[in-house]
Amino acid sequence: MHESHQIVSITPGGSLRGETEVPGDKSISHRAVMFGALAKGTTRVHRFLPGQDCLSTIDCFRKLGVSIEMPGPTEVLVHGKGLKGLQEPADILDVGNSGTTLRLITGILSGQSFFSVLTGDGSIRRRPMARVTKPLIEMGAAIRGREGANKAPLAIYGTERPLKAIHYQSPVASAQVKSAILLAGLFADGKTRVTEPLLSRDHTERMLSSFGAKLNRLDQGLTTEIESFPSLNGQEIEVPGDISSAAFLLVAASIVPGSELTLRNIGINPTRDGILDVLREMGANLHVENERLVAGEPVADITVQSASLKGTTVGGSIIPRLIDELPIIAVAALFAEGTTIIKDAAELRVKETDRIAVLAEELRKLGVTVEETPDGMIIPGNQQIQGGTVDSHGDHRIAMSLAVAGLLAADETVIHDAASIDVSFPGFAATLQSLRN
Ligand SMILES: O=C(O)C1=C[C@@H](OP(=O)(O)O)[C@@H](O)[C@H](O)C1
Ligand SMILES: C=C(OP(=O)(O)O)C(=O)O
Repeated sequence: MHESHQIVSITPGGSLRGETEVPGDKSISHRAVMFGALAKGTTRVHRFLPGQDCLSTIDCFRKLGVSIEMPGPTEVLVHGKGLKGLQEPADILDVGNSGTTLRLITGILSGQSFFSVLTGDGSIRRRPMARVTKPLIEMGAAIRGREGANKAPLAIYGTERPLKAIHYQSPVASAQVKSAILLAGLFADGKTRVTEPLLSRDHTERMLSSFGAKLNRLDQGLTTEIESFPSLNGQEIEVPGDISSAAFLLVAASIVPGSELTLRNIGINPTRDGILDVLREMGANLHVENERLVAGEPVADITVQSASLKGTTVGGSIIPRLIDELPIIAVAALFAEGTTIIKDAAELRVKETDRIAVLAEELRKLGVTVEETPDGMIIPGNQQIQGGTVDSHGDHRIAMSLAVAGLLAADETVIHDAASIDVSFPGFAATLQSLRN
């Protein structure tokens, strides 16, 4: 295997054995910087994910006047400015490839008195933003953008008055939407509420509470209420390993015969661990041990041994619990006995790429059959991958999914545009290589 800036090539053969950690959780790393910036005092973040997306968050908050140090590659010190301490940026804020940065920061900036402009890369400028700008405008934010504030660049005019507290019924189960509204709610004139149709990841709720925000979670967590203008205080945050990154190794070890891997310190927040349920349902050999709570997030060590998998159906309320893992689940399905159906996952079409179309297109180039549906895929099992040349379309999760598929190909698999892997899992190719025998 060889990793250059743009190309990863995978030579099939061997098994995966050993023990490793994976980089820190992306969702939690973003939030640690954002909430640290809004708190009084210093927030220390350990095992921060130094991936491109989280570095974009740091860059944006530095431009908003926050001093952020990185004393080590995964150690971050955020010198918070307090709820009212952000400053008007002298330039456009560039979120790069990060939807989480753009949507959450739009919530925060809606409550400021100054002007700001947000943009990002080509992929970000195609992603739908009305899902956050519409409710934020309802709260009194002045936001303009392309296609009626649905596409970045977005300009946020700022307001001297507090925002209007609303109860927003979100049509989509999205932690980014929920978080943007809760963050705007910090700057509102009363209690802001968000209700979502299905439970999405709850890192914002957990971490904001630990900073001192007053949150109430109702209807089994589907509704969250936040009080405005709390006093937030800097925290010490230990970021768990990202289960979305671990997922690539869990699937790789499950499908490559003779493998056994132990992944230490992985976040298993119940709003994120749908991949474990699906792999178990498919017959994977997983052991979750040493469960503990670290900085308000459940963490464990996971051991996986290869197993013969069987096809399954993935849909309904589990989808938000594994939304970013669906591409790698589709790869696992190729090697399972029987057909796998992924449904209720139309959200995949508005991620970094249209992950349904792109994955189906690229997997076909490797010689397999995958049927696209409007909201998912139908994947026949027991397929033989040929190998060949594929393209990630600049999407980190597609790049890593194709790399894992290549482990069981007949020939070499070459993945172009693979630098995107650094968005969420810097060192992925080296980690995979170090585990191969
Ligand atoms: O809040 C977050 O940190 C994220 C939420 C999810 O997006 P949606 O909120 O759009 O579902 C997920 O796909 C993304 O990788 C990270
Ligand atoms: C969808 C993702 O991230 P974001 O929305 O933050 O770009 C992802 O990491 O798979």
